[in-house]
Amino acid sequence: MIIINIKQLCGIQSPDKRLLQGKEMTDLPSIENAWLKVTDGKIADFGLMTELDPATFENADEVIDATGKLILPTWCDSHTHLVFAASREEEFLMKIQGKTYEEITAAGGGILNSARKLAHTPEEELYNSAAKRLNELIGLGTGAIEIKSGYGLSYDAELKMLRVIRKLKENFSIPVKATFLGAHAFPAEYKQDHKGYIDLLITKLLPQIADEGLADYIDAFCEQNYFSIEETEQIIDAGAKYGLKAKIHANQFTNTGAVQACVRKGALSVDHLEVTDDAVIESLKGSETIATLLPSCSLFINIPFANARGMIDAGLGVALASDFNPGTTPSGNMNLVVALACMRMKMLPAEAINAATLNGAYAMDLSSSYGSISKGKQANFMLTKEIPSVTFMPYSFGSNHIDTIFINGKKY
Ligand SMILES: N=CN[C@@H](CCC(=O)O)C(=O)O
Ligand SMILES: [Zn+2]
Repeated sequence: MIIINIKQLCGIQSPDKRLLQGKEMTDLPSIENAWLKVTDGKIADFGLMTELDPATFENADEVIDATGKLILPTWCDSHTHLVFAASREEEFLMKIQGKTYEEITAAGGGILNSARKLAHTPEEELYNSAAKRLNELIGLGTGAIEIKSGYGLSYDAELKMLRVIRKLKENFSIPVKATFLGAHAFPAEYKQDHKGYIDLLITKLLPQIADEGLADYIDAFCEQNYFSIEETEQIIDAGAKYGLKAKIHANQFTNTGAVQACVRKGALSVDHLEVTDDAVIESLKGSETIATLLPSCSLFINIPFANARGMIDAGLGVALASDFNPGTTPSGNMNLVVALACMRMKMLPAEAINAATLNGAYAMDLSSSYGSISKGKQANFMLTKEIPSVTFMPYSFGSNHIDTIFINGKKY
């Protein structure tokens, strides 16, 4: 397949570029009036229309004319809780009436509310609802995704969630990464027995998960009233024994030193970071740990937006992700995430797009094959409708600017 007359081909990187940091993020390398060729599901070549060799058309099954349209890599959403049993709009009403996330949790909402709903939901029903959501997200431009467990919080229900994620991996043509988030909240029966619950996670669940190959990563909600730094470190160490790198919920409500601890432990990512200071930013410098920011969560539960500007200006790379979940972010729309990053975190469109593509791929160990327009990478990209510029996408944030999604070079 060959696409011609592309108004702008955006997000071109050398195939070995894994991560963009600091000033590199302000550049969205692009060519205007371009062509792109796909062979065997991969990006075979691209270039300027003025230099297109007619031989390139030879053997092409299909030629698509993209006059007036742009091409970008698909979004790489590295933080979601896509598998859940039911929505929580009852909490939305409480929030509108002035209750904070903490108050809603104390009143029976929050993570345990989702866990109660999931406990009795059959695996097949969970799969069907998650598959429906994933289909919708791919239509909105998501071409790689991470999905967490964490609404099970028991031996059986955590495994049930992870098996649903495995089935999504098997049945969808985009990469799906699974994260074990048993340490999302302490179930009521373990409220006074943290050690007992952590033992269950480490000595019973993890070996079974490893046995079945159900997880790629391990996560914990490191926060006051959830998992302490010491408990989180224990979870990270236990995951490492089974080859699971850490992606940790850190600094969402308080600045407790969680980020520094995760960096010391070599976590792949620290996610949220709504509450930070200079010491947090300093700790990330020179590390392999990427800060993953979730602006839709800040919008929905009305907490501060992460200091993306401070991080990028300090030379760090940041990723953007949706945090799609029924409690704090009932949206997995990455177009909105990118727009919010521009509107509320002062990220330039180029920075936000890089953060939601190549850097998101880095946060899932996928940036060798996804996240940019590069020769040899998988042909996961979006063709926009006719729009004036790439900046128009976050600017005109309420509309859907996507014409066609290509996954492994095929129209989705
Ligand atoms: N903060 C922890 N976990 C989710 C929200 C969980 C929920 O309320 O269901 C988050 O990333 O925001
Ligand atoms: Zn989350």
